[in-house]
Amino acid sequence: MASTHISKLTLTNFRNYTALSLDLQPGAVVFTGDNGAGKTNLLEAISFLTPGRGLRRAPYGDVAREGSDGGFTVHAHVEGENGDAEIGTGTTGSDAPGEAGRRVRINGANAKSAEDMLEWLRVIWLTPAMDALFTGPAGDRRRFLDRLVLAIDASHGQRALDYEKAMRGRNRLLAEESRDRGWFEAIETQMAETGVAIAAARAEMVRLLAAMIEKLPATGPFPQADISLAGTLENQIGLQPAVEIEENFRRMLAEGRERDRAAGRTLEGPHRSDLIVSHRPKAMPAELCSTGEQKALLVGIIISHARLCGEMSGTVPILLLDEIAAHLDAGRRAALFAILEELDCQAFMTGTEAALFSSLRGKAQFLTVDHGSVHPTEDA
Ligand SMILES: Nc1ncnc2c1ncn2[C@@H]1O[C@H](COP(=O)(O)OP(=O)(O)OP(=O)(O)O)[C@@H](O)[C@H]1O
Repeated sequence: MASTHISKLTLTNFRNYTALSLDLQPGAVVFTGDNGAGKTNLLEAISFLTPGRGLRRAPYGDVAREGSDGGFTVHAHVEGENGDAEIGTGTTGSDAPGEAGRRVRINGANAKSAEDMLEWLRVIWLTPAMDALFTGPAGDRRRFLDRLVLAIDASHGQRALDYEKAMRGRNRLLAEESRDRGWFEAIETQMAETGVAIAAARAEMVRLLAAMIEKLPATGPFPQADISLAGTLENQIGLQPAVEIEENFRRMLAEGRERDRAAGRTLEGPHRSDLIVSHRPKAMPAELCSTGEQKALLVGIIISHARLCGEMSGTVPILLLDEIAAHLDAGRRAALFAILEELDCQAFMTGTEAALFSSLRGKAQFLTVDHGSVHPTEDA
């Protein structure tokens, strides 16, 4: 399997970096440094090389360096199967906040949309904030699943935007106490079409991922996880033809108008779906597992997803693993590093102590992060 890597990363006015230029190697790259040094900021910068709001989902105004004019840039030289590419993204101080305010340039030309970056590289991340993925709100798990889909299917982002736009239109009609059947029907037909497409893409991802997870050992550091989807639409996918499901969803929306009007929003649909994960060897829902076990389940899912991406697109994605060593014992860390080596992808990892990554000595690029500057780690 081929892999893509970033060979140069250049930042201006990004978080605590005024100007930074880093030469990077393929394979494992380990950033170490004190708390608050700027390690996660580097991963966040790389996460902007894929559509969306990055791994913190922060407003762009927060990302631009404090004291700058409000704009920032992230630039990468990418080397991969399709050749080399120059990818740049950022905002100017005058841009409106939000996704629309981010510009993307590929090989010197303005990209039509941020999704054009997916032609050159795919980036997947795991952050400490995701430690609460199984115990937190369903929306976080839904977004996680959507990111997994997006890494393989670039059109998923547009589907989600189209659905949300239609749903906002319906919610507006509900709020205005509108009884205009024509308007409702037009919007609900659109919601049914895009909603079923979203649910089908998620259900397909779950199916493919579950098959890939099946290849993980039943016991050991990263055990198989049972993954299933509970959701109004997803559960029907595979049981019924898509046109029937669309028709059912459309009818459900029409019949639910009064109820939704009282609630002030659309109560059912793919925007309410959840991803259910359980620990198969323990026969236990993921949320009841220990912190370290939950982390191992997540890592198992991410590794399987990276393999899946590799098999489907021919290229393994770039992985961002923030504070990955924090909850993993020495056995799990060694197993993870061995799997990353076998996957042969560029994997950026962070931690406060280089010692946590000692089994990568001589194999990984070790860089020390020091409050706005980065240099090779001396004794690595
Ligand atoms: N817009 C900004 N402008 C300047 N500095 C910023 C901005 N946003 C965040 N910072 C600074 O970046 C630093 C945090 O960096 P980061 O989260 O990357 O730390 P870290 O090395 O991952 O730390 P930890 O080990 O604690 O997770 C903080 O000192 C914070 O004040």
